[in-house]
Amino acid sequence: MNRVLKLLNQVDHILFGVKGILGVCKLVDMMIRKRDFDQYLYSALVLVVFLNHIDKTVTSSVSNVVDDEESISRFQHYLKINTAHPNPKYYEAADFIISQAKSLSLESQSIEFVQGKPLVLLKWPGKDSTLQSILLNSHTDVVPVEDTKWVHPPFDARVQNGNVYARGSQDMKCVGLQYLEAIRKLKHSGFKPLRDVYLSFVPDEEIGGHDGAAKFANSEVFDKMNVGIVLDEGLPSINDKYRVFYAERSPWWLLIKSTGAPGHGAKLYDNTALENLFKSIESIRRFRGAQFDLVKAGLMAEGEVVSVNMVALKAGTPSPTGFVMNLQPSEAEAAFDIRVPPTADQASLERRIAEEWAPTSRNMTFELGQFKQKVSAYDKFGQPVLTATDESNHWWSLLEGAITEANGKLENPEIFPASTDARYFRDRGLPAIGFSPMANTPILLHDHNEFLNKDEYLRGIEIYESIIKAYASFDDTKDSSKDEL
Ligand SMILES: CSCC[C@H](NC=O)C(=O)O
Ligand SMILES: [Zn+2]
Ligand SMILES: [Zn+2]
Repeated sequence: MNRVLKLLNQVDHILFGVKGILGVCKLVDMMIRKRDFDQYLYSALVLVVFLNHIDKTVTSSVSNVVDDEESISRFQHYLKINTAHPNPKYYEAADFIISQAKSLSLESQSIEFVQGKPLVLLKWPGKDSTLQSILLNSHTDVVPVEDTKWVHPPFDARVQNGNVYARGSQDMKCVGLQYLEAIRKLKHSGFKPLRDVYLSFVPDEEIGGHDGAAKFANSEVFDKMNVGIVLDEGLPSINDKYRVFYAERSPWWLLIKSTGAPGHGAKLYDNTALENLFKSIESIRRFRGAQFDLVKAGLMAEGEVVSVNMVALKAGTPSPTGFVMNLQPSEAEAAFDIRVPPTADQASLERRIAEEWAPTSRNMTFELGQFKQKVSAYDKFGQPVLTATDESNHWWSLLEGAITEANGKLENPEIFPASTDARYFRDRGLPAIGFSPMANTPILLHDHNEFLNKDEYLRGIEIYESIIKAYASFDDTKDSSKDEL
């Protein structure tokens, strides 16, 4: 549709151009030949209309440029608010979001399920509030930075070569503001939603979401919202196809500890704490390698295998110069970030941990307990509940259609390799789709020098405009297949 409009616009410009040039030629011709006054007046009129048209065209394209610049500067404003853990400036972020909501005449409220951690909930009321609503979720917190390793300060949102550098530019302040910018454009175009559209800006996703989305998804406020579909974050893609996620792996954060006989650093003997630990580390690395090989060979997608990464090692006796070098320690520990796909055999992984990675026979213990999160809701057949990505889920079909309509391309849907707040909504039995419209973008979540290109950001707004329009105007009461029943 957009293409057709653009084409018509261009034809219109060309016709006006031709008319204008003809008008000028006629005027010149008449000045030379001194023809009759009527002809002269007509040509002058054509010329005035032509000049007026050019003026309008220039003004409107300039005002579009200004809009884009303003939109980028709002994005920069949000990025400049330091919401990194462990001391996120949640109130500053909440105030900013609420001020944006006011400028758009959206209803807003700030809810503190936990004191000091505001969750901002916005509402764009639809014509029929009895229909299921749409929830556009994003988190306001970001992960910490090692700021000396960045080329630009991570909370300055500086632009270089069209790229906005800031912590949160990909994860996921972009998405939160793109929702709002898309609504701004839809409002300007006169669009009115049929369904209620909600936007939630939640705290604490990066540290587990327990005081944020988890409480929200299980609250009375949420029940009253009658949500039908949730959109949450995804990942960038390095090519021109957007990535989209229908499930996610569960984090199992494993701590293994070993004990052993202490002794002289020069002595070779069995059963030291570090020897015991390293046998486990070797076994874990073999497993990691085998899983990674499946991905490298193209047999499994990243989200379909179990990932294991060692993230910490602790052993040794400290000394003022570092470590005591000639003492073999009696205790050692290692920590692993494990991610488990919803389809994995969890019981067998638990057995592997107990029998191979931390066996009591090697003086080892392990902790998984509070760090082991359940995969997702299970149905009555014991199968994990995933968000359907076929025509059985009309929200999926609408999303696919809306992205295509906006000239975007989609990759095959995937399992998100890490965790997002979407799991709390899926646990409630709701469909939740992970999607961050960032194509042709390196994956820099949690990395140094995280950035997002300005044009890619603006393009994402167009994509959301299309999605929100499709979702908010979807009327299943007019489903023809239902009429036939
Ligand atoms: C399980 S709580 C941590 C959530 C975090 N989310 C995104 O990076 C993650 O590490 O996956
Ligand atoms: Zn995130
Ligand atoms: Zn993150």
